[in-house]
Amino acid sequence: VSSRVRVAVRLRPRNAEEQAADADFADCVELQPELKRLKLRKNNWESDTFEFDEVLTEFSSQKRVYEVVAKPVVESVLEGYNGTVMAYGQTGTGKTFTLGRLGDEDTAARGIMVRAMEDILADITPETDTVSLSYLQLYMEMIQDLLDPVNDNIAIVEDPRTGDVSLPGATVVEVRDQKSFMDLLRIGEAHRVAANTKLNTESSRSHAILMVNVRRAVKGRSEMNVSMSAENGHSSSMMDSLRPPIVRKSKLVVVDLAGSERIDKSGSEGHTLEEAKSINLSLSSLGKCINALAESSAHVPVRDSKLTRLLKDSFGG
Ligand SMILES: Nc1ncnc2c1ncn2[C@@H]1O[C@H](COP(=O)(O)OP(=O)(O)OP(=O)(O)O)[C@@H](O)[C@H]1O
Repeated sequence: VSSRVRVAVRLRPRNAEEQAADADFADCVELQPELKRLKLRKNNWESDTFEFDEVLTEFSSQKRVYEVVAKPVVESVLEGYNGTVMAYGQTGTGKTFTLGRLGDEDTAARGIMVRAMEDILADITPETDTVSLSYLQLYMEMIQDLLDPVNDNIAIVEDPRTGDVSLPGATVVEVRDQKSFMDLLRIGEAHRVAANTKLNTESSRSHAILMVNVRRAVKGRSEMNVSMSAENGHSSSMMDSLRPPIVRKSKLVVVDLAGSERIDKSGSEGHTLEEAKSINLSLSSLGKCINALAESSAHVPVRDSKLTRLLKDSFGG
């Protein structure tokens, strides 16, 4: 992976309502994809310019978005690294469209999750490698299992030795083919809708987290094994047959973040205020971690929220 954090911006097409109401939009927002810039015009004289690793216009296809945003991450996961893809933006900006579309009726519409799994399943060796997943939602600092929603207070466990983060309480399902993966996504999405109806919240007030674990048998001898066989004086072919296969574990995490809209503090009270505080907590601590990673800082402050604790070993590397 060339750099630890890459940021792309995607502009979705305006819907009919926006086209009617907001005719000045094009005067305010200008994408400069060749320069990888986005310009926000404040008035006739002033504008702010933001630089991105990728600028995707309203004409960018789902395929192109996958290729520039997620494919490099998926490839590094297949090579044994952990990686994360996150979508951030206000409600209605296209996070779920970009990540979660199944593309049942039109394969060109497939989102990042579906395309990522296709690439993973195409690359692994089914006889020796396994792919499994958990699907969760994080709401008000509680982790709920979207594959078994009664399980709604899952603990995050960190291995003190390896630093690996795991959720022993979450359902883990092995994925053997694309169809079973799509079924799991559908089940998770249905549970997400049902759970949020029960809590009387919009789905966009929670973070949805898909964790894909890849375990691959490593071919060939590692350096450690070569020196081991030399020390013992055994022939390496004999050692090969006695030695258990080396398994390399890696993880792809795809996060559909809660809507980033600012909640009017004066108008929010009780439950809504608590909810807003918890979303702000996780998004602001996520922001701090991303800044620390982007600056290659030695200290990444993951402790502040469940979201960042959960992502600790998935920030790349
Ligand atoms: N690139 C796009 N091309 C065409 N339509 C899009 C695009 N992106 C989003 N849309 C449409 O815009 C609407 C809002 O998108 P979506 O539901 O993905 O937003 P969201 O950011 O996930 O919102 P929420 O936070 O409420 O879940 C949907 O109707 C979706 O189909």
